[in-house]
Amino acid sequence: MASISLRNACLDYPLYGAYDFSLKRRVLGRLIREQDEMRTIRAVDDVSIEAAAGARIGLAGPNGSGKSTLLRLIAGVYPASSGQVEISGSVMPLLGLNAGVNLDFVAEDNIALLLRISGRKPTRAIIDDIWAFTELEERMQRLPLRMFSSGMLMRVLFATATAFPADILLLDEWLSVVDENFSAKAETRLLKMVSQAAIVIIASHDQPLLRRTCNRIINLDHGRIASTALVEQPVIHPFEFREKRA
Ligand SMILES: Nc1ncnc2c1ncn2[C@@H]1O[C@H](COP(=O)(O)OP(=O)(O)OP(=O)(O)O)[C@@H](O)[C@H]1O
Repeated sequence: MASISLRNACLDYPLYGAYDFSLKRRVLGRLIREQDEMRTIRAVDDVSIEAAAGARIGLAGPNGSGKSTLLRLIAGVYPASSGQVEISGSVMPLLGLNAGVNLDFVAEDNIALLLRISGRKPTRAIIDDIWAFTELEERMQRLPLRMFSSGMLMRVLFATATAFPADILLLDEWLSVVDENFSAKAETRLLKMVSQAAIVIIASHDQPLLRRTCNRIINLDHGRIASTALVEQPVIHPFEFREKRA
């Protein structure tokens, strides 16, 4: 049974240079009277969330309020700095272009890697199926992802991430660079995944979108839960994520 339980979860990011213990840094640090202590920023602050099957949760809040970080915490990308995070069920995070890929590896190796991370065996047939969905040229499978445009990279990541259903689906605003043709196809595939997932969490600045698609909206502010609103009857369809296009 899919479930999410966060109890008083906090996540601190180390600030730039916090792990730089070089001589140059130490000397410069003394000159500018830098403190020796670890400098961090608390991006998720004392957050408690319980979610069971059927939960459709929207994360709202201003820039920097911690929406993406909270999704990464739930996805297991980062461990909690304190508090408890307990997740049951398979998690599919659709978080962004830099999540979990190595740009120096060729496309098919990245696909294989992503499949392994999500517990699937990357067979030739599965990789070919995923590639067919991208509609990219066959030869590009053997090129490093560094050579892909952001739209092409998005196609590869999306096709891989949505190849199998998941119990828990985490969506950050991220489909903005996919072109019109692919977007319609992506929407159909994503809608199917959303309807199959037991728990869906969507981070968005689009309040009407969240009210249409979610039954609970959590407003974050400076990493803390500022308020939680229950939505009476969300209209799950249409899931208009294309509104987020740049
Ligand atoms: N890799 C990082 N290293 C250090 N600080 C970070 C990092 N990523 C985010 N932050 C900081 O953590 C806080 C929360 O950022 P986060 O990206 O989670 O907010 P957000 O609500 O998703 O913002 P937006 O709406 O702009 O996408 C911000 O203060 C941000 O500057």
